Amino acid sequence: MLTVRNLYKSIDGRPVLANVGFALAPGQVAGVIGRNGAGKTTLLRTMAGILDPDAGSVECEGKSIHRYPSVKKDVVFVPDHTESWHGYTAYGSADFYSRIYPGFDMGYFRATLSRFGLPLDRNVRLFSKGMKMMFATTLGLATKARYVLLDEPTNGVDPIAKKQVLSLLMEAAAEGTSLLISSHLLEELERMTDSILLLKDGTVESYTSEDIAGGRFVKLQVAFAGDAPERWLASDDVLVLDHIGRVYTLMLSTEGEGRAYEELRSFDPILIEPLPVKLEDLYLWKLGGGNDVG
Ligand SMILES: Nc1ncnc2c1ncn2[C@@H]1O[C@H](COP(=O)(O)OP(=O)(O)OP(=O)(O)O)[C@@H](O)[C@H]1O
Repeated sequence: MLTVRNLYKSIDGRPVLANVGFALAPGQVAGVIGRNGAGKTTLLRTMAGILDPDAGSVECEGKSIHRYPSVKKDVVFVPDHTESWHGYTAYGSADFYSRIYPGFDMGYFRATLSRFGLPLDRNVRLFSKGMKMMFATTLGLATKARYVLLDEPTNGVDPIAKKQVLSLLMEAAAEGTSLLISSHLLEELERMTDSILLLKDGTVESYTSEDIAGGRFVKLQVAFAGDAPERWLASDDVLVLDHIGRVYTLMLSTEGEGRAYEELRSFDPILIEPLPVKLEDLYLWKLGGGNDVG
């Protein structure tokens, strides 16, 4: 288990992480979502022991990664760029990592690069963006660390390279590697992960797939016969996603014993149809800010 407890981290005097806590179980595939600048990269880098926390701990199988450097072999961070390797060939990078990670699997590294047509002897700097991300992912997985933390692994790569990166990740997960993936590609995360960590105001909320689908809100398509109830639509319990003519796609809080839903029924709408809730809806509900009734 990789356990994060009461983690605090400030950068340049500004709190980025404030009392973050959650656990990543062996074999679990979790996603990290949040707005730009929410602290996703900071969280992953602190979890991997690259950054020191101001307070709190990250423990791998009960041992602090910041106090016991030997624990770092079990947790690897895969950044969203390959700049650290730009003076190296792909093989040179792997050779370097094999001295740091005792379980580094050079056979896997060579076979995977060859499977995707990446040359071992080319300078990483000369790779295309897709090749760089494939290389970075392969290098991270080849460490055979139990916990692999990936920062936007498919950001900026074409659909074919993306499929290749994702299949590598899914193969690793099937073999029991735990993955924590930060991404803005919510549909992709939804397909791959069994839980989601939502980072907001420096803290983390955890959601399982079931929580998202049957969470504390519903998604509805609603049509009103006469004037739309503007005050109700603008209330904190309602988030309008879309509005075409009389038909509204909206999310509705189910808290307060379904008060918002009861109020909706009192308007006698001509249509109330439930829609499936997606991860993007949770994102908008939690992070979307104000209503847009227009
Ligand atoms: N080296 C640094 N120097 C100064 N500020 C930094 C540094 N690294 C991160 N920050 C700040 O810390 C905050 C969190 O940054 P972080 O990169 O962790 O966010 P993020 O959620 O990964 O963002 P994005 O989705 O845009 O990649 C931001 O306000 C960022 O400007």
